[in-house]
Amino acid sequence: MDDPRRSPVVPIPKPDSAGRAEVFRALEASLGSTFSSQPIIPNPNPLIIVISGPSGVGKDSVIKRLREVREDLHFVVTATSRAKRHGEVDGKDYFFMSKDEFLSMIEKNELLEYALVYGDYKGIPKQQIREYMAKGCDIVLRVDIQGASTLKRILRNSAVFVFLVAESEEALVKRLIDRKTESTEALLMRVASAKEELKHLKEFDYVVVNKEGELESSVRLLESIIDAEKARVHQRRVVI
Ligand SMILES: Nc1ncnc2c1ncn2[C@@H]1O[C@H](COP(=O)(O)OP(=O)(O)OP(=O)(O)O)[C@@H](O)[C@H]1O
Repeated sequence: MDDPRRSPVVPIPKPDSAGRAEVFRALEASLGSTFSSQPIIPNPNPLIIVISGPSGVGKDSVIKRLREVREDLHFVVTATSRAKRHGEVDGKDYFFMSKDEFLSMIEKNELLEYALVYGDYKGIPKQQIREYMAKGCDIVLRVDIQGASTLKRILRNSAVFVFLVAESEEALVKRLIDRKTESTEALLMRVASAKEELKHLKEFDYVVVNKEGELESSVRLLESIIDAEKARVHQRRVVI
């Protein structure tokens, strides 16, 4: 191609004396090539966003709000072998199945990650992730710290890992007490493990402080993280 700094072979009319189409065509003729209307940058890859943090920090609340404000987001429904509790809906709260069905999924390598929790299996079905990523959706996974560690080993840098914390231990404990869902033993166990869990912070990419009464700011920050990830030059690419 000719050096465009040299005088053009085809005269280029001044934009103030000619129409845009005419100048456009003259620029193309001078360069000897056409300007493509194709996007310069392809659509960003769908993301897997793993959200974790101590019990009671606000994972469910943040995710619920995020789903309301952000489109094209799929929250993965976990599969479990535990019995359905009163009020729970199959396919919404969990995918309920028998232990044999769960073991068959393990055998067929259909789970991204699974764990035996208090005698019941819980796991993340791969098919659901594949299906929604193929539709261009970003995927949100909500896991405990143990689950996040396992996922980090499996997905490495192909997923975005976000750690949710409260502004202080005091705030976290008060939030758990106010929720009134825990027995005193469970409360003690959750509070005790929260201190230990903070040690895993360094395995994550981002930390979001979910301050008392500021759920909206936490969700906004999470949205900014997703937006920034979409603008990465070197996109994360998930293969599962
Ligand atoms: N920013 C906030 N300010 C005040 N209260 C909050 C905030 N975020 C969440 N909460 C409240 O704190 C309690 C715990 O939140 P949530 O159930 O979402 O936590 P979680 O991390 O999903 O807990 P778990 O891991 O035990 O399921 C709930 O009662 C929720 O309404």
